[in-house]
Amino acid sequence: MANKTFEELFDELRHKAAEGDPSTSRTAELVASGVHTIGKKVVEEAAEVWMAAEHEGADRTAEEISQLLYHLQVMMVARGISLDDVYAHL
Ligand SMILES: N=c1c2ncn([C@@H]3O[C@H](COP(=O)(O)OP(=O)(O)OP(=O)(O)O)[C@@H](O)[C@H]3O)c2ncn1[C@@H]1O[C@H](COP(=O)(O)O)[C@@H](O)[C@H]1O
Repeated sequence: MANKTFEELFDELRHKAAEGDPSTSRTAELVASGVHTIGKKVVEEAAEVWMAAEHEGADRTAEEISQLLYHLQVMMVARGISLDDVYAHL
């Protein structure tokens, strides 16, 4: 059972970026740090997905994928990219 959908998480992250406190919200902290820092996290998490897929089980891989998706959504929020902007390319 999902804790939240992709769309629900995105709505939450947009709210956190706009109103969250960087001292308590990871999202607000990351958005304040800028796209260079967020981009490095995206690459790091993508590598962790790759390593988990090659060397660990499905559960660990799914966990790493969730972290990659989170950081991709943070990048979208930081760049003002909506879900529809992305869906238009799927
Ligand atoms: N889904 C996530 C989520 N996934 C991953 N992460 C962050 O990504 C980190 C995982 O990356 P790492 O394994 O590299 O952990 P780390 O080494 O401690 O991270 P760094 O300090 O090196 O960046 C976690 O420690 C979190 O900081 C997330 N942070 C927040 N959320 C959700 O986002 C929403 C808003 O959260 P806040 O902005 O923190 O209120 C809430 O629903 C949260 O559950």
